[in-house]
Amino acid sequence: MVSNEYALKTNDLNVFYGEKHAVKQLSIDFPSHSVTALIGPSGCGKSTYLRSLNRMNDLIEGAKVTGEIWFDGENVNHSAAHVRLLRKRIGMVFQKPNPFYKSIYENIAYGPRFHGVTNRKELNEIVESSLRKAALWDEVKDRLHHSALALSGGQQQRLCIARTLSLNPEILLLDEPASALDPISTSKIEELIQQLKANYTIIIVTHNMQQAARISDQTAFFLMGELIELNDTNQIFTKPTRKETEDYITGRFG
Ligand SMILES: Nc1ncnc2c1ncn2[C@@H]1O[C@H](COP(=O)(O)OP(=O)(O)OP(=O)(O)O)[C@@H](O)[C@H]1O
Repeated sequence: MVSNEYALKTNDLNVFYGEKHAVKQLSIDFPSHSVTALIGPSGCGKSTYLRSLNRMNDLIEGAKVTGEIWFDGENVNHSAAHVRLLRKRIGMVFQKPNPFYKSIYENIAYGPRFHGVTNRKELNEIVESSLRKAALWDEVKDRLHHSALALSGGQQQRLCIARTLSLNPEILLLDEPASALDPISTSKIEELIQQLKANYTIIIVTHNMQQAARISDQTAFFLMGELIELNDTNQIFTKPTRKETEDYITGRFG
């Protein structure tokens, strides 16, 4: 059973795609209000593991997830779990900004409306507060009813973060959220993650070692579906205990 200091925890989590064993016996605790970076070479299972945390792998045909995912006192990896509610409480942002073909306002209002908020004033408040939390309000407040697709890539990604925040999640899963962005937009996303940590627990997949070192509290190094090392980020980047970790972070392989 997950202790209160952990927002989320997996025990012996496995993911299979048909015969392929993509994630192997992963046990990780995610402390509340912390940022955890998942790092490792391409194909080592980072995204697969991340997607299993809010049951997104259910949407992939042939994927099977075994083991435990503890969230709010419950193992949510079973068929009777309320998956729609789970995905509201554990939100996800993808690598490529994917705003809806709608206005900025509608991108944010869509989710809350879907979950039953119909009052216009309440929706207006949610739109404003979500955009503020995603550090986008000042840039878009005068064009809320313009198309979201007219925003820059970096703004679109913050809009996608705002869209996730509009559902009031507890955990944010970020799959390489800045890898498609220029350095200025990337640093805005990094600043934002640092701010959001006060209110959310954040798990981020990144290929950028400097980014992992800058923004995360703990880092998990994956290799071929296994967890090789999990430790304080500082420790991982200054004194890793496993040779494989050191080789990876110093660029000797991967
Ligand atoms: N939908 C799928 N069907 C079958 N195999 C898959 C599927 N998605 C991923 N895989 C395989 O599972 C393994 C882990 O992939 P995953 O995308 O999780 O790795 P990753 O560490 O996130 O890689 P990257 O850093 O390149 O995004 C890989 O061998 C990949 O080919």
